[in-house]
Amino acid sequence: MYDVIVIGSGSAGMTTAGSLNEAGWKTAIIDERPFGGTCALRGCDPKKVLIHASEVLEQAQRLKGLGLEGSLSIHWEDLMNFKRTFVQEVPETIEQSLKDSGIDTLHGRARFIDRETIELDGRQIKSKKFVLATGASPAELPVEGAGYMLSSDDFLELDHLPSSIVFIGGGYISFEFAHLAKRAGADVHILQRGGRALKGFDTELVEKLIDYSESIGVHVHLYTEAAEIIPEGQGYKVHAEKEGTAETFYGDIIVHGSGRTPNVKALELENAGAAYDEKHGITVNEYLQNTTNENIYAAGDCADTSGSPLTPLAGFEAGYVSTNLLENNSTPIHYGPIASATFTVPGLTAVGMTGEKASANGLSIVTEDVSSWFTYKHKNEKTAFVKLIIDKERDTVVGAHALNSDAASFINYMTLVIQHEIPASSLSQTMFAYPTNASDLQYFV
Ligand SMILES: Cc1cc2nc3c(=O)[nH]c(=O)nc-3n(C[C@H](O)[C@H](O)[C@H](O)COP(=O)(O)OP(=O)(O)OC[C@H]3O[C@@H](n4cnc5c(N)ncnc54)[C@H](O)[C@@H]3O)c2cc1C
Ligand SMILES: NC(=O)c1ccc[n+]([C@@H]2O[C@H](COP(=O)([O-])OP(=O)(O)OC[C@H]3O[C@@H](n4cnc5c(N)ncnc54)[C@H](O)[C@@H]3O)[C@@H](O)[C@H]2O)c1
Repeated sequence: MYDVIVIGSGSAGMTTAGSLNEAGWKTAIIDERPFGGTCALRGCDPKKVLIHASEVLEQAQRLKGLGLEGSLSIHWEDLMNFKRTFVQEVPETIEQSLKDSGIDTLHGRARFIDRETIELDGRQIKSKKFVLATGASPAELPVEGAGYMLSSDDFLELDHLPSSIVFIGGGYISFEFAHLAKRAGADVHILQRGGRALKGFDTELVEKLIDYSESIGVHVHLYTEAAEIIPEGQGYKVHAEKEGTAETFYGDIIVHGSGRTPNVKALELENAGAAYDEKHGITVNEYLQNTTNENIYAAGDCADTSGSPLTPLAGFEAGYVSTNLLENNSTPIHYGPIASATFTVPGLTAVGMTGEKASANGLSIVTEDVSSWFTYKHKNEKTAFVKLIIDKERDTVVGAHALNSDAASFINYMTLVIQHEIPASSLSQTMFAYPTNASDLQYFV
């Protein structure tokens, strides 16, 4: 009998397994895929290696004729090989470090048999507590021929870049991959079923990003819902409906970018009497404890929480799970501001209140096209925006949004400003290094 079995070895699972084991609990961790989870093996990290090449390319192209000459291009196969160097040793390294710390590492797909037993490849294993950290997978789409779509996992393993790609869905995955693929030479189309791409980001800046995407040849089709995918020649035809009119797109490959749903079905949670929802995940209370089986806790993408399905959230929630297991539900979860970045080039980032909500609440919104400011102009950056939302009465920044080449670093320190309620007026009295996007802050407050 284990004290705890953790199912899933991604950011959430690794965090809890490590801390519970350290506290002296007899711990096992299970994964049906190589150890490491989505972020390290099939998400954030490998993706960022690829995207960095397109950032460098874009920066160099902007200065062509302004001091730089010659041409650079992305060599897909070499870039993929470089990416593999970041991924290939991860599972073994992680598994070895878990074993070295005394955690049992088990492989296979776990499913519950009863409230305290799981089955793993025909073997029954009992535990006093369970932590579910099973992540998420591409959502099933009600589209005929959906099986022809490649997943983000497949895209990140493409040995050769096809010449045309249709992305279905207009969220993080499609925008990031489409920007990369376009810069690497593919013809790309994004089909987004409603009028709102990249939901969660500031509407005005999303529109600017779409304009910019179109200007580099990334075709963004709003109000376009995929209905059917059928093989055609070497590739596929996508029949879609755009505001009542039929449209057809062709791609050598069709990539799924239409959202992810929690990995819960295979766990057979009904056998454990544990409440869950197929679309939103494992039902938990403020201690991240299942609402109908007190011995089950959940964190990360598989948990039905108000935290977004992002890596920092998986680790953050896992920390609460460990604390609440060790201290008998001592600490209800509290989320601070959550920074989020779409790694397009330029990047689109957000933290805190959106422009729409700020307008509704009558707060002060400062939006600047900063492309003519020295910080961006010296890089010949033509699309650069910053938006700050300030509660003047309380002298606090409550939201920040950016679309530019430095948007991610900007949003990180704005997250600190918001989380720690640093007075907005003090930003103009802070000696930031010049010329940077931080030294520009004095002009916003
Ligand atoms: C392409 C892509 C890019 C992304 N980029 C970013 C980014 O830039 N920044 C960011 O913050 N987030 C990003 N994300 C999201 C981020 O990867 C996830 O939020 C994060 O990895 C979730 O961690 P997790 O521990 O909850 O789950 P995961 O890391 O998904 O781990 C879950 C593990 O559970 C295993 N598992 C599932 N079911 C079972 C079962 N029944 N039995 C045994 N094992 C099981 C799975 O094999 C998996 O290894 C990206 C996601 C994708 C897909
Ligand atoms: N940079 C990052 O942090 C990052 C990057 C990639 C993925 N992720 C994580 O992975 C999750 C999944 O990413 P994603 O891009 O697949 O999802 P998403 O939720 O960001 O976007 C999905 C989009 O697809 C649209 N859609 C759904 N069905 C459709 C259909 N039939 N036809 C056309 N459009 C359709 C939705 O309206 C939505 O705009 C994200 O929610 C995020 O948590 C994060």
